[in-house]
Amino acid sequence: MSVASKTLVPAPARHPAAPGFALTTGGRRLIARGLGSRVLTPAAGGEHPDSTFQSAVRDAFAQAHAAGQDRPILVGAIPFDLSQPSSLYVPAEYEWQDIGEDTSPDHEAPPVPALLSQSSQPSEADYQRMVEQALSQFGRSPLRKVVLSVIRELRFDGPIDVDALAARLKRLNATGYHYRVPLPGGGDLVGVTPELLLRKRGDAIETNPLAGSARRDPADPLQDKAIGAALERSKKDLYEHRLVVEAIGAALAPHCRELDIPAGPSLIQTAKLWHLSTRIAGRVTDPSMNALQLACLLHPTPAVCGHPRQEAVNLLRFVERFDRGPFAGMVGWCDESGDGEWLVTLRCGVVDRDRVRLFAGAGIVEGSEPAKEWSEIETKLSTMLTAFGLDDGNRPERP
Ligand SMILES: C=C(O[C@@H]1C=C(C(=O)O)C=C[C@H]1O)C(=O)O
Repeated sequence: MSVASKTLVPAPARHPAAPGFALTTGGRRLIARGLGSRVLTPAAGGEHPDSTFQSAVRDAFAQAHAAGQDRPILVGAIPFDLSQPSSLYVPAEYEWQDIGEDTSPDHEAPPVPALLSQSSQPSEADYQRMVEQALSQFGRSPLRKVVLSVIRELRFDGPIDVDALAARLKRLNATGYHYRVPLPGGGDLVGVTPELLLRKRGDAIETNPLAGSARRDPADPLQDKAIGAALERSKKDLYEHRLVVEAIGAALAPHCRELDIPAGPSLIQTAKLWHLSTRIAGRVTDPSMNALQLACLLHPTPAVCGHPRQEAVNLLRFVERFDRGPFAGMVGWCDESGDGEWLVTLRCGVVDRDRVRLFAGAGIVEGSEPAKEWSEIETKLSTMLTAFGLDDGNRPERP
């Protein structure tokens, strides 16, 4: 394999090599191996430099130096619920590869084991009832948006090969941030997300919220384009998107000396979906504010939770009967200088031998229709299902 920008930090022989972390971003792939110090401290309050979480991060970097690493980074995932333990660690070694120069052959893909069972929580009928419940709140409470999600549990007749799954996702999804995180409790988080929560380099920051979605029809390019154009004009989706952008702008503005928020969204596409997207760029007033502080400040955005945040959390506690775990949290890396990238953990699954949990959510606002929101959930799940050879076969709606 030819490696362009390689930063190989020697492994302190303290821990056996752990299965790896990988993240594809901006034409490069970060690959980390071996386990240095873990950060399991919940990230709640992580926007404050003197929080328990930020001090645990500083401790982990200090331990890495003590073990002989001179440029340690922190990688991993933070769950949706910041009061739950983080899944972060300083890898013993890491390298950045230029994707264009990756000449390694695609992983020899063994066949996916046979599917034994598949179940959704909530069921389609219950999900649609949840949407009705959310809709009934909009007129008579401050709630304006809530993201309702679904967990789909799959059981196979043998263990899932995570390398092969990641390789199939790579083949099926030319765009997006591909990621893979070994979880401290066992199993791997695997996915390909289109959404950037926060990137920081020096004092420059970027975020790219998405909200408003439509299922693509790539087999029929004219139809596919028409679906995208209809999404761009959809009042309901533009409203759903605007709520996210306004909340992010309000959270960032007090910390930025420059903030550029485009007047309206543009369209982006994944292999399965069109999304409304806004690229926001800025410069922080205090350059010592690190990427994780800023990511914790933004999380959870209304793209994955709702608006206003507390009203949405209250409703979610009441109607969402499962633990989102890492889904709709953040995944990424950062270094000691405060630079880093945190992506929104979407289009993902947790793979634990023969068991897989997939997740997807959809933003509900005034004007949402229960049946359409369920079909959006199925489309979002199909990113992962296709990589298991299990697509739902839904046809896109005609705009
Ligand atoms: C919650 C998900 O996606 C989020 C919700 C979107 C929407 O409701 O339109 C679009 C992109 C993401 O911000 C998911 O993929 O599961």
